[in-house]
Amino acid sequence: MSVQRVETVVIVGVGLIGGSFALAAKRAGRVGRVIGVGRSEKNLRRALELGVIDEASQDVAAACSAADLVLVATPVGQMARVFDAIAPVLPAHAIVTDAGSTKGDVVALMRAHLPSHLARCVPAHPIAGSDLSGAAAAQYGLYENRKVVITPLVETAPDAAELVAELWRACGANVHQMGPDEHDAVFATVSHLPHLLAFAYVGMVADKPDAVRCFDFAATGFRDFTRIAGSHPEMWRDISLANRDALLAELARYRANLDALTRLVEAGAADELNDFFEHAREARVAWHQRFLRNS
Ligand SMILES: NC(=O)c1ccc[n+]([C@@H]2O[C@H](COP(=O)([O-])OP(=O)(O)OC[C@H]3O[C@@H](n4cnc5c(N)ncnc54)[C@H](O)[C@@H]3O)[C@@H](O)[C@H]2O)c1
Ligand SMILES: O=C(O)C(=O)C[C@]1(C(=O)O)C=C[C@@H](O)C=C1
Repeated sequence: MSVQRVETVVIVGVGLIGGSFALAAKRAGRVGRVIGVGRSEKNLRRALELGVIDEASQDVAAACSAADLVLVATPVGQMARVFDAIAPVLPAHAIVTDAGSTKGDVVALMRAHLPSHLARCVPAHPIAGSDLSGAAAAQYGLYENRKVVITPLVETAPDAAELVAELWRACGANVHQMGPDEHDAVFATVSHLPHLLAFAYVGMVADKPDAVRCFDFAATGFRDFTRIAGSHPEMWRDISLANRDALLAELARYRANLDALTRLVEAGAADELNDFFEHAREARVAWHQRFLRNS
């Protein structure tokens, strides 16, 4: 099924995620003009220079009053105030979607702040990104062969969900549907927990008295384990708060596994240590093969 062109798209938060969507959707010929809304004038100027957006605005309500589709791609902690600001001005037909990394909170915020617009609300999450941020990090191919998870509300009109899905497909992505709770549990395990671990580990190294010496000798293993500790602190603060319960459960599970590993090292249990590493290695190798096949 081919999708119609969306004439006016407003991207609220023109960073890595919103900017990459704008670039890919424009290249696919699926959108007319893109208005970028942001809180940083410098970032909006850069987005204009790079052709990520066609127009810039710092007035979210004014920009959205003429929107056919609004993509909110700010940190999730900003979404309440964005939904609140646009609620009185949204055209009745305008679709509101988002790119937030958590979905239970976004669904609740849509219900609280856009109660008369729920048929046009399509919560979504592209499973692609990086540790870079801002409009300058936006790239055309970010969503090629990546997944996007949509968590429609019961009120979401099928045509609105399908239009958002089609736009993401036009950006190269494969679209999946989940409930918000399942989404948040899965991503607590495979995205949110590893980010917290990377932040905790690098912070621990940085606080050691011999940190400079340690960093001097850190190499590719350190680099591969810690890349994501370079990610945007505000984004990860907001995700940690929004997905608190699922994340606390995963932290507890991880701590128990770390305790088990500690006991094996303390006991000098060579065979058990080997089994422990072999179990994880097999799972990682199998996952990586699947990931490469699908990329
Ligand atoms: N980075 C990733 O890997 C990734 C992947 C998938 C989803 N996400 C989600 O996408 C969203 C955006 O992440 P990103 O990586 O593009 O971040 P980013 O920092 O690159 O971009 C966010 C932009 O939003 C702007 N902004 C913040 N508050 C605003 C407000 N109130 N009004 C207007 N603009 C505002 C910021 O100035 C910034 O330009 C987040 O919700 C994040 O959880 C991120
Ligand atoms: O590649 C990265 O740096 C990412 O952190 C991307 C990543 C992930 O954990 O895989 C981060 C947050 C998201 O919401 C989706 C994708």
